[in-house]
Amino acid sequence: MNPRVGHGIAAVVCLALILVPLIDPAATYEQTVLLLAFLVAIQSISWNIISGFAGYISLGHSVFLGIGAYTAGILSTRWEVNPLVLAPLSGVVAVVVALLVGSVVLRVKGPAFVIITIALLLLFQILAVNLPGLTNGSDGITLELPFWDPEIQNIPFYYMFLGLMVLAFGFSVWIRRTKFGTGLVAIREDEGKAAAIGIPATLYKNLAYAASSFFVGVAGAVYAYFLTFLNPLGAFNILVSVTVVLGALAGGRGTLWGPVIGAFIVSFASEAATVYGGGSQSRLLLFGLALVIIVLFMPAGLLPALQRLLPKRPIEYTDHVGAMEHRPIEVTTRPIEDKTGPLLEIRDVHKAFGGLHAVNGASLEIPRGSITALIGPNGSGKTTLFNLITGTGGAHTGQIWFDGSRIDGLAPWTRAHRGLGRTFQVTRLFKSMTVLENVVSPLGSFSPSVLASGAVSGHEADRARDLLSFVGLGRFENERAGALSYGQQKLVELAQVLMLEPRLVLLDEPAGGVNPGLVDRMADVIRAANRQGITFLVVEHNIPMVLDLCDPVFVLARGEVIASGPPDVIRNDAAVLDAYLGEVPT
Ligand SMILES: Nc1ncnc2c1ncn2[C@@H]1O[C@H](COP(=O)(O)OP(=O)(O)OP(=O)(O)O)[C@@H](O)[C@H]1O
Repeated sequence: MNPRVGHGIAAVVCLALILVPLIDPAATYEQTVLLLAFLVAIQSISWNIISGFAGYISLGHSVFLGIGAYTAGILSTRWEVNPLVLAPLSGVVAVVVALLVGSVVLRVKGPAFVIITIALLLLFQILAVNLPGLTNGSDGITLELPFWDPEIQNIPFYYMFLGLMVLAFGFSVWIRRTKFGTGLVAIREDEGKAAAIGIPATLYKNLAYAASSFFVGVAGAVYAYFLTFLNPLGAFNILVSVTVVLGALAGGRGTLWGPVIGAFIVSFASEAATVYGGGSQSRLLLFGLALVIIVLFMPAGLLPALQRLLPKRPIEYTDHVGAMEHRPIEVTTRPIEDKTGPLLEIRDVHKAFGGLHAVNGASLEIPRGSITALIGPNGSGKTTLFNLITGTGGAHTGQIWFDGSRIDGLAPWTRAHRGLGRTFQVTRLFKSMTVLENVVSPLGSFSPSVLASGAVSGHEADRARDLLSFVGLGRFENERAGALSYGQQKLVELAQVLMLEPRLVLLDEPAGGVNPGLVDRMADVIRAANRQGITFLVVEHNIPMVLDLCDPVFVLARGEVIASGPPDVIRNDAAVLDAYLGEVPT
């Protein structure tokens, strides 16, 4: 849909929602149904930041509603202040709890994270029951009545929840448009890859969890005042969490509008089930059925399902790549280094998987400014060594030095910030992003200001376009990366890694599965980037290409370097021939 049409519809709906209480101020029931839908929407929108954008599904997210509610409840009775005054503080307390808890629970993902978030909700419920000195235990806390005329009881709450919903939505839209938002989507799609292109995944996830808690905490304070009574079972209620998740899933997890639309659908359906379906127990049945239907028939949610029905611009499926542009394109802005000595040193590195020694005492040095090859039979440990160099391969022994500093032990994104880039054997582009978004997503360095900067804007977008032209794919910038051919994706991944301003690029089988025309293009691109000062380490099975492109060549067999030297020497090395023929070198 045209974004302008979408914004127009949103403005009309918003205006209608503002007018509802003015048209019939006495319609208390309708106002209550709507304000509770706003409350679910605030939570679904917030949940979407950690679970939709970043892909970490929190099934106990209403814990922050309870934390916000209890913060306001406890402090308003002690300090004798209105709970509304404490609402921002409730949001801050939710953020602090999210940061503390997140630093532990975000170390796991998938089902383990889901279970921990449910446990968290139950943990806070138990705490609320068992800390009677603070929370008044199971008896709960009674708050003061609203200070305004009981005649208009719901109307101020209605506008407060509506306002909070609009603010939470604006916040989520803003996040999605920043580099932080793109980084979260990258983490959702492929966390390992995101880390390898310099996105500090741990920080991003923690910030996303904190960001997803703020408005829920604020809403909790307002909700406590609305209810004027709090108890552990009500405040930390798993059913509220399920409603929130169901809303976002139904509407479209990861989209901007999906959680809002879904929250309204689920809230109204829940109310209808309660009124017409024989009481609140029928809600459980309805939620269970809805969850099954969504998972089976609309896993991406309503909005993405509707979007798929809209007519689409045909995608040009072709393996053709444009000519590399003749205008000089600056692949790197780093000056050519005049230092001497190896850029990368691997010293006696060992990595075992159980009893299998995938890398078995490998040592090698990559000269600055070279295009070095690392070849070897299948299973000889080349990719494993790449993983160890870039920090995604887990624990190992031995040392890895980059530009005179030891880097083993550093996080993958820190290594990327130092100038270490890599591509993968099977391309790992973020397939739901456009080609241009993919190329701008790497972070060559990190500072807090990066978080708020626009995802695809300014100088960076220009540079990304230049790099796409450099690999001959400029005209595909607005296509979804997943729609390109495999060989084209390999070239996009190369443009993406060049965006890091790397000093050393590790290429894992750049010619694997690529047609011969593209192989030549790949070699041209590597040579051109190398002339501008970028060092390459290439793993490749296309031996003619390697021997033509690289010098020196290292040969790995059974995790050890069995030969190294210029291509002509390697070509005639008996041990290398033996290794490739499958015999044990003597
Ligand atoms: N995560 C893992 N768990 C267990 N074994 C692994 C793992 N990763 C790699 N291996 C094993 O380690 C050995 C080296 O694998 P690696 O992928 O590094 O080889 P390679 O030289 O890159 O092979 P290819 O040329 O086929 O890509 C293989 O025997 C492989 O099965």
